[in-house]
Amino acid sequence: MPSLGRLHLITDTRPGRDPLAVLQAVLPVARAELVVQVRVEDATTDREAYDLTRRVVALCQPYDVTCLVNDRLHVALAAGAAGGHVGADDLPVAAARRVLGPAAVLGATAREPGSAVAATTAGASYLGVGPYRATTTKDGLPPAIGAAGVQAVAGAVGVPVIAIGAVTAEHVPALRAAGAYGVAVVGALSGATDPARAAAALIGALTC
Ligand SMILES: Cc1ncc(COP(=O)(O)OP(=O)(O)O)c(N)n1
Ligand SMILES: Cc1nc(C(=O)O)sc1CCOP(=O)(O)O
Ligand SMILES: [Mg+2]
Repeated sequence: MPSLGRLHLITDTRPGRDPLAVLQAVLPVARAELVVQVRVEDATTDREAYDLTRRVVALCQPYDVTCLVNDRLHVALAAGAAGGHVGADDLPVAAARRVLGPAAVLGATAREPGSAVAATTAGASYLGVGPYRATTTKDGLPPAIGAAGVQAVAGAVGVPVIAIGAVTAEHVPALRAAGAYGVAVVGALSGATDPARAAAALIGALTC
């Protein structure tokens, strides 16, 4: 299994966004510390998700950057991604592991220690833990868990914890102190005036 990068860029495929342009700006800055998670809107077809993932895999390959696919594990396998990420509405972690195989990277969402331990026992290689703060990027999330919530999960498991939810570089020191290995972001990169600069700030905070 490849070592896991600390900065997870989740693609922003909302109307008006350009996830490939953001990725092309971030790749030379973040390099092997980057993980890209292809996440598409529910209405996106599998064909569109596959085409996007193929393009992301091709962009990541020269930088040795890991590409994962959110939810759609068949797209991950078909497009040659390194693995996937599942949450409560997706395949169970053990089933996802069976689909992807033992060598794949498999992320699972966990919001508290009990489900976190269960996910790692079932085969998760890392956990996405949040929402750290309230975010406008995704609807229907439970209340923010803050640094204390991240710390509770990180203290209960032995796999890397990736904090998510309105995270920017300024939050990274507190998250690392809480035991987070890395962070996953949409808006901090997709919404940045200068995504390369924002990535540099995140990488600097994650690796100092
Ligand atoms: C790193 C990371 N953490 C959490 C999530 C959320 O996954 P999920 O709960 O399945 O929600 P959707 O992203 O599918 O809407 C994630 N994608 N990545
Ligand atoms: C996709 C997603 N999942 C979350 C969770 O807590 O499960 S928060 C989130 C959105 C993250 O985007 P931003 O960095 O712009 O807040
Ligand atoms: Mg999901």
